[in-house]
This record gives sequence, structure tokens and C-alpha cells, in this order.
Amino acid sequence: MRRAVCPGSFDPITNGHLDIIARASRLYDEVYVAVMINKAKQGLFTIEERIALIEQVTSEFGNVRVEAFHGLLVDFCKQRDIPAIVKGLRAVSDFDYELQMAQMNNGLSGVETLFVPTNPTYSFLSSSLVKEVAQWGGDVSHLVPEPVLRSLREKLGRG
Ligand SMILES: O=C(O)c1ccc2[nH]nc(Br)c2c1
Ligand SMILES: O=C(O)c1ccc2[nH]nc(Br)c2c1
Repeated sequence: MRRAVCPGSFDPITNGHLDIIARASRLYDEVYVAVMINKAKQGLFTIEERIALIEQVTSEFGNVRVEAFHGLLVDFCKQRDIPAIVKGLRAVSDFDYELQMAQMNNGLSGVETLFVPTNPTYSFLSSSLVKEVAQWGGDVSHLVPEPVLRSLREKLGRG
């Protein structure tokens, strides 16, 4: 059983994230989406809301499991026998940090990181930008899945 993990905060999941997860789900038998619990940062969506939204929009793939985690990603991987991390790369600016993390994770545990070039349509996309635009009433309907759009509108009363 070939497993991979797509880690992130997913606050909330965007079409860019969903594209990476969809492509990973076609490459691996089982894909874990690991939602990072970050006590230091109060997100717009709770961990439970993020997990529910991800489960809703990935259920059609049939091989995606969504779980919260805190601490080291390599420990999450070790506990579930996951040898590969799959991450999207939007631009060269992502690469510096991602390379450092990949080398650290591989050094710590042997877990490999595979990079998927994002669909150019989503190169500019991030959760924080979506939240920023939505809270000022901008149209993000083409940037997030429908259930996320509904939740954003409920939370922000706009967008
Ligand atoms: O949600 C995040 O924080 C986040 C960050 C970086 C990311 N790379 N690939 C994916 Br999917 C991804 C998700
Ligand atoms: O949403 C973000 O913050 C974020 C960051 C970095 C990312 N790389 N690839 C993807 Br998809 C991605 C998403």
C-alpha cells in the first residue's frame, strides 16, 4: 500500500490545494491530508471545520484520509508508515523554504518529499489571500470549492 501525505493548515482549503491532493490521489494508493494544529495562530476556521470541508471536497477521490496533527510531520509519517510527502510548488519563491524543510525531514527520518508544480491557474493562490479578498467582499467563487465559499460567506457575511 503506497501512501503519501499532503500537509498544510488548509485554513481554508482552496482550489489550488484540491488540485494537488487530486493529483496525489491518482499517484498513491492512499493519501493522508494532515491538517496542522498551530496553537500560536488562531485561524478563521477551526480544525474541525477545516477537516470537515476537506473531507467533503475530497470524498469523491475515494482514497483520501483527513487527520489533524501537531508536532513533527515526520512523526505523523512514521506512525502511519507514510514514506512520502507531496507538496505543491507555486513559484520559485516557494522553493527555498520547501527545500529546507524537505532536507530537514529527510535527514530526520528518511521521509522523501515530492514536489508537484501547481496548475498555473492557481500560482497566485493562498488561503490567506482568499480570506483577505473575501473579507472585503471580493469574489472568490472561482478560487475555492463551493462548500468553502458557503462557509466563508457564513463566517464573513460577504464575498
Ligand atoms: O495549507 C497550507 O498551509 C499549505 C501550504 C503549502 C502547501 N503545499 N502544498 C499544499 Br497542498 C500546501 C498547503
Ligand atoms: O495556501 C497556501 O498558503 C499555500 C502555500 C504554498 C503552496 N504551495 N502549493 C500550494 Br497548492 C500552496 C498553498
